[in-house]
Amino acid sequence: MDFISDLSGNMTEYVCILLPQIYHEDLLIVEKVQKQMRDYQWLLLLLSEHFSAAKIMDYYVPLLGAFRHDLMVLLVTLLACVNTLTSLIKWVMPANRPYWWVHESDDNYKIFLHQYRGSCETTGAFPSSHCIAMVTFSYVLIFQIEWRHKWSSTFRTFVRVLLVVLVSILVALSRIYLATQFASHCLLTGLLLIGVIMLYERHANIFYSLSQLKAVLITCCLSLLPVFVYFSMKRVGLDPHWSVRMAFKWCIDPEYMRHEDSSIFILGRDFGYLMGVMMSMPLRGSHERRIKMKRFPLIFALEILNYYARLETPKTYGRVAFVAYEFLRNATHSFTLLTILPKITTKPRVEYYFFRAILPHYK
Ligand SMILES: O=P(O)(O)OC[C@H]1O[C@@H](O)[C@H](O)[C@@H](O)[C@@H]1O
Repeated sequence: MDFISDLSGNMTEYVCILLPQIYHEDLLIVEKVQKQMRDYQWLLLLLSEHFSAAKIMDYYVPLLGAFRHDLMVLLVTLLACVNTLTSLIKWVMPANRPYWWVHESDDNYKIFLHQYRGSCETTGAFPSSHCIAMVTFSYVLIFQIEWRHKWSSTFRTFVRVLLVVLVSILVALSRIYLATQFASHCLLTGLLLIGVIMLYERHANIFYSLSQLKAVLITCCLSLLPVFVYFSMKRVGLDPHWSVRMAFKWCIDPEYMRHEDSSIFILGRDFGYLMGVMMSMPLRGSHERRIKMKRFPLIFALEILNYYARLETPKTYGRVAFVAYEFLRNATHSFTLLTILPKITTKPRVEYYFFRAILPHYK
């Protein structure tokens, strides 16, 4: 009992005293970044606009998959996991964005933050979806693509880490410049991502060996969590769509707000993408297949179809239809990339299956 009251006391102290202090410092950072990086505005706006989680999943990963099947498998699975985790945390955690907090806080800040078209986000702030998706994407590219260079392996690793850190700083600066993220949120997002990637690398073999039934069941159980949180929030009198309300209240022009970026929509999107991955299980050894034909035209046609399917998202038939459609579209998308496409375009390495048959531990 003592422990619980201590914990709730510490939490109250954190939320009421420490958090506003941290956010105050953070707001000063946003103001400074907006003033000092004005000359690079074009680059920072471009990064946020063209490297969102949705664009990475819908454009860049399939494009890469046209040439490297192994990288596509790794990216689709890893992005499915990190994006779903991000949407879940966003749904549970009521973290403010700088351009909301500057008005909502009781402190009368004399701070002015600029807003741009891309500032009108409708999800909670933490963790930053852009940082998670973009850093995961660049991490896989930078670490998996081989270099024919005579550098020592330690120096090569150092350069790779440096490149990932550079990308992370750029994306974080872009989010801060738009007043959508606090620096502290970006930092915590980075730490969270490091933890998730380490966990993923350690348990990737178990994950890729999951049977389809087990994997689908795990996803179904996980998807109950947001439903549980929704009803719990309602029960204690909180609004599950609080972030949309905030965006409506403080966005310079509500026309800038996008339906497809609301918390409930990205939950449908990311759980759908994850479901497609889980339906493709077990994935172990799937990247060992040899491509037997050029895949670019096929992937291009698939992505055009996906693009038009996204434009047709039903926005006027209520939330259920909207989320269900997005769930199905994304499940079909990742399932096609991981299961249907390889069936059409690759043939298994005969020698691989031969050696696996006689040597069970052959990799
Ligand atoms: O969390 P961030 O980086 O501010 O991004 C906000 C939103 O940006 C959108 O563009 C993404 O599609 C969403 O997934 C994301 O939630």
